Amino acid sequence: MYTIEEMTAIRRHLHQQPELGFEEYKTQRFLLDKIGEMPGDHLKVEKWRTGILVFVEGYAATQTIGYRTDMDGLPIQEETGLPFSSHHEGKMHACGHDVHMTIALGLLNYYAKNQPKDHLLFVFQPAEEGPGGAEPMLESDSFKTYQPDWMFALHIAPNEPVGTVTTRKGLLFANTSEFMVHLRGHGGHAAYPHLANDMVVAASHLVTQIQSVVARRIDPLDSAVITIGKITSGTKENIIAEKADTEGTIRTLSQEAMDLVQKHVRKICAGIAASFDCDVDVEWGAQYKQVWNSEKVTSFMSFSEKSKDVHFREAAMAMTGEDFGFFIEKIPGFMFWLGVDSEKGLHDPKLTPDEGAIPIAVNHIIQYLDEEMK
Ligand SMILES: CC(=O)N[C@@H](CCC[C@H](N)C(=O)O)C(=O)O
Repeated sequence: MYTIEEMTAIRRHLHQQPELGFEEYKTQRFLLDKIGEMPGDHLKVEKWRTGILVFVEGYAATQTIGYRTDMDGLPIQEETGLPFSSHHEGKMHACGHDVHMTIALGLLNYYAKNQPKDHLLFVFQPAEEGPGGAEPMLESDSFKTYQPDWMFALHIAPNEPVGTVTTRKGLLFANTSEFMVHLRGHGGHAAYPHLANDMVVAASHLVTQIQSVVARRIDPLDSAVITIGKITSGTKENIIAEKADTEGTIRTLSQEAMDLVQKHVRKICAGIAASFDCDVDVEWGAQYKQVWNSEKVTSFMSFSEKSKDVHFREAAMAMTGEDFGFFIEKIPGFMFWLGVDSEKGLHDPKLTPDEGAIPIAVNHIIQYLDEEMK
């Protein structure tokens, strides 16, 4: 078992070198080096793009259990002021994947030294934040070779105290759909708006109108979110912008609601094109399947409820997305939240997860797997 100091050093090293989806080269190298230091007698290690699969052979296996961590960081400039802040300008592990990877390495290190009864598959998956590594990984021959019988994963919960574990049966995380809208008019002089076609004004109307979809098209007893996270337009205060590009994400609790929201986004874009006499093109990006915890979660919930080492609470549904949903659409499994007690939340430049959660998670998962492998 890694010591707390070793796990802290691993987490801090990973924290300093965040990489975006499918660019996790240094991360992969570091993880492979760490895995290379472990006894390798019952391990099979395989690279998949910028990810890694590690099969741990059980000594009397009747099942294969999968454990997945994500690997990528986000395009955020860190503002924590921590001495081990990101070395990569404009990139940060602001969603806790550094903590997730450390926990996975801690578990793998334990099972490399203590051969498990059943087979284990450690899935180090790239590109969770986008464009999505889970779906192509699941379809890969490498993954199919070791196909687990069931799988699980965790996500840090900044709003929960350290030592807390939460999850629920059924829907845990939402369906997601990235969308990009490209508006094209024509530019001109700020003093002659009637001779130009201003895409800053068109994009502003688009953003405002899109908010009405949730307010006026979704059953108030259902739920949906549309967030436009990025708008790019214009060059200078006195030049009318000829183009605007927006990037957003839709979150819903069902595929039906997603289809409905997408239909109305398309209609609003067509309306903007007509009323502003411009070209409006909608491009759909990554679409993640909801995270639907299978019956398998019940054994984890009852184990956690009885545990003296963690405090278990039933989770509420969340509008976060997770491409782990692709895995557990095909393979029974579940996700759970791990309390890390950070004043600032996920995707915040000041997120500071408490590292004390790392050994708690490693110990809890080992104890749970011991039960499941009896
Ligand atoms: C846990 C978490 O924060 N996940 C991300 C997943 C992103 C999905 C995709 N890039 C999108 O924006 O729709 C999240 O933002 O919830």
